[in-house]
Amino acid sequence: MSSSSSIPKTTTPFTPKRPLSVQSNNNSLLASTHKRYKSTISVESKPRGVATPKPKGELTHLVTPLKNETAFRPKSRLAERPKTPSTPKLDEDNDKWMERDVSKVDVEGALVDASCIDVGDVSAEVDETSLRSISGNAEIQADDKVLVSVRLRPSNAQPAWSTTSSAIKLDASLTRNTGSSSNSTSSFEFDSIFTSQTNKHIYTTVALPHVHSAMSGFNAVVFAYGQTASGKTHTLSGTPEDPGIIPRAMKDVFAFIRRNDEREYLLRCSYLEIYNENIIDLLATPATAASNPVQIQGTGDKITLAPLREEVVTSFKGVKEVLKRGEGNRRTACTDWNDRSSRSHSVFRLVIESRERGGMGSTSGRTTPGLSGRMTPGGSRLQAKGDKSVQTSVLSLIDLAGSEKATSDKDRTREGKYINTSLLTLGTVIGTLSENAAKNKTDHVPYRNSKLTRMLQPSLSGDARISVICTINPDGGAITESTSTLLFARRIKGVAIHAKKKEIVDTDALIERYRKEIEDLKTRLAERETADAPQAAGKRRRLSVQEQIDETKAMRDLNARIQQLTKLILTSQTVSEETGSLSRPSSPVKVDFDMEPYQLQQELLAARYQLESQANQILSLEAALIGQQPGVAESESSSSDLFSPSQSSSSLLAEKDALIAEQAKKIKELESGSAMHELQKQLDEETKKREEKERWSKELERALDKEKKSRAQLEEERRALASFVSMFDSLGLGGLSAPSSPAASPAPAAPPTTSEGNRFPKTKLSLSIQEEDDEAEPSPRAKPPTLVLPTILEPQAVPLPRSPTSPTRSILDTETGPSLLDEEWGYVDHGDISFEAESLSAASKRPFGKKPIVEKFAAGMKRRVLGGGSSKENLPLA
Ligand SMILES: Nc1ncnc2c1ncn2[C@@H]1O[C@H](COP(=O)(O)OP(=O)(O)OP(=O)(O)O)[C@@H](O)[C@H]1O
Repeated sequence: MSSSSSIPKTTTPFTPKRPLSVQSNNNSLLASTHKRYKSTISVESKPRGVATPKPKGELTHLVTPLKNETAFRPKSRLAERPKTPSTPKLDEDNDKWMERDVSKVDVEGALVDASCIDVGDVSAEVDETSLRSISGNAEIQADDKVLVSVRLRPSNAQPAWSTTSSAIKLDASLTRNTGSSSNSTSSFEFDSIFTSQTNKHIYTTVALPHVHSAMSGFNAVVFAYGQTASGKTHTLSGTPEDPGIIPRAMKDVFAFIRRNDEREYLLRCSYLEIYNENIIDLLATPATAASNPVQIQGTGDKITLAPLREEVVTSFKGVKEVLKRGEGNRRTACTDWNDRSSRSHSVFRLVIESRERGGMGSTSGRTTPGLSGRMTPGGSRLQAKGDKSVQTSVLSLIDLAGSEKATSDKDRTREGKYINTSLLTLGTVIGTLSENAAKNKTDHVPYRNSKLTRMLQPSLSGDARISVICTINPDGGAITESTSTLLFARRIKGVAIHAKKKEIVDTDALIERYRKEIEDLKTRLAERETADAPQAAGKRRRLSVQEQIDETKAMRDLNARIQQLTKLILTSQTVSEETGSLSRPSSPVKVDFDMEPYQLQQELLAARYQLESQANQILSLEAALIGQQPGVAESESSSSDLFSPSQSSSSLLAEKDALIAEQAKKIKELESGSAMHELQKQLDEETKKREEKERWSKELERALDKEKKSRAQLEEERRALASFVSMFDSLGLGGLSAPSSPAASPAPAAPPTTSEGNRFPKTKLSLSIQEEDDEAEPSPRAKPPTLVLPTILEPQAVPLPRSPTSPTRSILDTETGPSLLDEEWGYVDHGDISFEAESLSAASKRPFGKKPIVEKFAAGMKRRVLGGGSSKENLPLA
């Protein structure tokens, strides 16, 4: 049987009814709806007034009849309900559509609640009975397995499949022909099988529970899978006469809000398609969408799509506009099988954030930052307010492109290749997931092999409640494709899901909750204690041992819970101070070794105190037990619910041992934590001290080395000078009778040697002589005296202080103190040690009292070198 027999098909594949190219109807659609947009173009949302409180008891049932609902609605509130702020605006001057920055919406002004839902916004068709059962059951619906249904498209031909409400089977006559002889490929069971049912029926059965789950805080996904032209788009979008899942779900969202007047909601829509492995934002203008393809960001389950418009909607009318705009931008084309075949996977997402109404702000004195909305990739987010937490969930409604055979058109073939590849990957991913779930394996799941699976990763990996509608063409010519679809449906049935509610609790709200609980526990504890106190002994005697044990246990539990909550408050406050933003409840920590020693000590004290009080309790219980034993024994025969003495005694001892063991363990943990901190602290201090000492000893070593060097240097100086002076003496210059002219001066025949006969290194020093108290300017023509001298005084590397009177002079100093020369003569320059005859001759002519510095130097030197004594004794010139 030909697949074309039941589907309207183009007479010539190459002459489609509509242009063959991919259609993008955005502009025409927007232009046609321009007039309507103009009426809603005022996008600034008015600050909402305080919602008119409803008389209590008016909504006695969660599900109320939809007719005559206007009675519930405060008219004034409806009149000022927030407008959908996302409508694009037509700039009439340029005739261009202007995009609104939807990320800057005033969140608080765009919230919707029961009082602002128009009657036209709510579904009037949903079956009341099913609604009632679902509304009460949203928490437990479909939370384990994927809900899988099969829908058979109507056909004029004899169907190849026979069906019941939950089973589908290939006709026996066709089983042999197609080779599907195995029962596993010809007979299937699912949650529901639909044949001729309307979209309304299908919505109520397969999507309504998931819409309600999403409204209750769970992520939910509904998608249609099947070969091309099998009815996926018909199921998801439907027709004006029989709307599909998407419009019905959106209507129902508003119906849900209307039925739940306790909460207020922020609704944000996005609409995208995956076309040829590119993600296109269907709500952006085509130019923006083309230049800015949506990227999948993040890893694993935590992915975001950016840049993606998330438009705030406040009414069903707003949703319809968003849907129309998105659908206008979808790529559809005429193919061999479908006049309007979807050439892409399309995803309509609704982000639902809700909060209890009437948040009074934080009671702990701190304010939550940015109550008007936090900026996120998608736009502004609803913030927890006071003690009102925010529930966030996403409802995704997905119309997959259909698998298809190669077509006669080149472009369609290319698109088909992408479509088939991504569907194949989806199949592989689903297969691996179901196998992992069945065999408790953790095999790698190839999410990254296609954009579709990557985008669905968080949902497929178990984070969402999933409903799949597999559509098939029941004709005999499509048995292979239908079997393939049914096998996919069977595989996805095996995927395990474990969706959880997403609740964002404001830290202040959390602390407030804990505080309230502590107060409550303390009151209960006090009540118990006061009830015990007046006639403690008497009353205790009246209580059975078991009752006393229970009482002790209850009080201990109360105490423990108070301590735990106190700790949680501390943790929450720390987290809040560190992050300055929203946080989730932290799990209680038994012993936190990262605590400060002080905190640990406090904990330790508290534990000891608790141990002591429990030991006292145990003692008093024991005493009571001993006192009661005869009575107990007496009543044993008459009262079967009382313990025997041996029983109660042993259980008491066991209880006591358990208590002691528990507390001892805690103390040990605390002590080891505290001791660890103390030890660590001591170790740090010791390390510091040791490092300082090492540094100091190194410095000392260095100083010692220097000292040694300078001593050696001095020793050498001394020797050099001694030999120099003796050389002087041997040359007959001891009397310093100066030659009359430079020419007459004796040329130094050989460099002086040390006493050991070593030669001094040849160093020529050119030195200027300056006199002490010299008033006369030296003759400009006077030749600077020079002398070939052994290097007896090396200039020091260390910069030396300058003479205050003569900045050219430096101190010939060793590092360890004034040099031999300085000690005697004060500041002496290199020039001060010139023994040039000329200078000496001139010096001898100086008037008395102006002793040349050379003479002084020579005398001092001699005196020092030759071993002390008065200068007068040793140096005749002096
Ligand atoms: N249950 C149904 N009742 C009436 N008409 C149907 C039904 N299912 C499908 N059709 C019709 O069959 C045609 C193809 O359906 P539809 O476009 O929904 O298929 P599809 O699976 O989305 O195809 P594709 O993957 O090519 O986009 C449409 O004209 C649609 O109206």
